[in-house]
Amino acid sequence: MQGQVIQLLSGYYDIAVGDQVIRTRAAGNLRQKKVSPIAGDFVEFTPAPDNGELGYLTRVLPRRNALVRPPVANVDQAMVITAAAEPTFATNLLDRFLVYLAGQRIAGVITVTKTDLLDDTAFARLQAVMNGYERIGYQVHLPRQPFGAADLEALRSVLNGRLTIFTGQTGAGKSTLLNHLVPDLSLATAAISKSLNRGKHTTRKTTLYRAYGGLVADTPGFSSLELLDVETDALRDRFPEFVAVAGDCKFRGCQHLQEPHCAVKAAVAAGQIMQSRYDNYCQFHAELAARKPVYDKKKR
Ligand SMILES: Nc1nc2c(ncn2[C@@H]2O[C@H](COP(=O)(O)OP(=O)(O)OP(=O)(O)O)[C@@H](O)[C@H]2O)c(=O)[nH]1
Ligand SMILES: [Zn+2]
Repeated sequence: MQGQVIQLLSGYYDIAVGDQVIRTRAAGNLRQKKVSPIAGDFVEFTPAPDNGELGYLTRVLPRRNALVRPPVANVDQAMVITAAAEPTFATNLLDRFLVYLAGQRIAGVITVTKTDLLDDTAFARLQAVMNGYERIGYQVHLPRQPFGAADLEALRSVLNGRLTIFTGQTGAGKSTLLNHLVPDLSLATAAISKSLNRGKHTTRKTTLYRAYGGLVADTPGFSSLELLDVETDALRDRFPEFVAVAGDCKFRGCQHLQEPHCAVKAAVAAGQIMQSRYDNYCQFHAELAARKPVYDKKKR
């Protein structure tokens, strides 16, 4: 049988199959292969025999992606929680998150919080910026807070059929939004923490919760330190709107920096590519170039 690991507890693997959750243990040969299943893994398992023993997880299927912190595999999308204010909105940090997600092949769903802190002028300005991200192809949610029922409905429908992580800058409002969207989640998390306190040797890893037809990871994502995890020359591939026009650059391998007849720079000049995206690209490129020796050492 096949299913998806939603929780790891002291050597047990809880596997979701349809509406059921089946507890298994790792088969002996799986341990020899040194494959450690993590939450989100699609796996094969032998169901429990009738004698009350547990079934065995026998094989981890190939992963589409795997995050280290939190340890989750096969993530479909990340809600990139972005504050409209407090902390001040900056495309620089948003673009860093999007660069990271593109590398992991995780769709970014930009979700703006704290819009109640903006006056109408500032809100309209932010809307214009977000229209730009929509044109690139990102899904954007920019509700005028406080949330209306329709806003919550739209956000919840994003979860359907997907494995979603919540990420964003510290203080952006991840926990607040998550609790709002999935009220059961905080309850479930509290219940698990309480039951685990009884067993001393219990280690708790990431748990996935079912919510609105999908799975949600309970731990928020990575730190901004590890967001630029890309080789300098490959950074351009993480800007989809650059890739879309780069075929028209004069030079193959154009980095869209000093090269003449660059289609990306032309698109920026024509207002088709956001100036802020291009500026952030140049800044990230410079940052990566400056730390290149470290990367080279790591590769060898
Ligand atoms: N005005 C306003 N404040 C908000 C909103 N959402 C969250 N906050 C406040 O912003 C602060 C941070 O919110 P959290 O939900 O803890 O943010 P977080 O992203 O989970 O923060 P970390 O746990 O540090 O990663 C809290 O004081 C919240 O009350 C919002 O929509 N409007
Ligand atoms: Zn170019």
